[in-house]
Amino acid sequence: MAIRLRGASIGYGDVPILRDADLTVQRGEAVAVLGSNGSGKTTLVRGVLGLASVLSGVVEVLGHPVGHRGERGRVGYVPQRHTVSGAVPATVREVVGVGRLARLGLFGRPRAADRAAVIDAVAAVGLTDRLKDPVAALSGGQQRRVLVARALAAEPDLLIMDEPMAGVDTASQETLARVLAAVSAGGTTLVVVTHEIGALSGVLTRAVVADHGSIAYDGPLAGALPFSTDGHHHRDDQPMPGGPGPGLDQVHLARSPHRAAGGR
Ligand SMILES: Nc1ncnc2c1ncn2[C@@H]1O[C@H](COP(=O)(O)OP(=O)(O)OP(=O)(O)O)[C@@H](O)[C@H]1O
Repeated sequence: MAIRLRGASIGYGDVPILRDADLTVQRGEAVAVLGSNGSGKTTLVRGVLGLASVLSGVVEVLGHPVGHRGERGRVGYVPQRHTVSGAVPATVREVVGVGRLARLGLFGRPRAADRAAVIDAVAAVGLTDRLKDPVAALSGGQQRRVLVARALAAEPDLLIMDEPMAGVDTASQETLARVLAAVSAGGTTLVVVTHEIGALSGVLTRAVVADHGSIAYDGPLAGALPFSTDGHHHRDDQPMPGGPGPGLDQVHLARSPHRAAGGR
């Protein structure tokens, strides 16, 4: 099992953001995490990564309680919004090489296989010709691809990405979608927080929709698509129309024109 949440509340300090969540992701699945701004998507994945506090319940990753040493180097993460800092003059190869370090352990020295993994990861995101360039010289979309390559270089069993397509041009989105399809076909579990399912619709098969700190939908991606593709996000302070409840009809992430009338 890649991820298991049982009655998990995850938050910051002692304030829960995601409350009493149950979720199981099997190895090899490719899951989209959807939901409006502030619904708790990032908090969910940060809890799985050990970056937000598990306040109650159980969070297990790759068969271990979150934070266990056994996960080290086996979980890759592409964080939200970040591009690579321009403050440190590092080349594409160096930044991606850092991703491989997680795999080596503290005192491991890179071997030929490690160097090859770095080269392969850069090739996968289509940046071989930029290998020796400073990342600061790349476009925002290319820098996102560098961060994806950094995560891929560790050959993770579980790859978690937060808005990998944000600020990425169409050509780079298609490249990324092909990369993720190949990674998924290789057996890596994918969890992708996204507002833009577009290019990833052929890759991700299951959707988990967060809403006001709960998981409001968990099922086939197609069932959740009307709620994610129109770019409409409700404000946090709006009341729940139709009252509380887990039904998909009550997931008011979007008053979407695409939404099938009466569809459930
Ligand atoms: N480090 C933090 N400390 C305290 N509260 C936080 C922190 N990060 C997020 N929150 C709060 O948690 C709530 C959910 O945020 P989260 O980032 O999980 O939402 P999201 O669904 O990923 O939204 P978005 O689509 O805008 O990224 C928000 O109300 C936010 O203010």
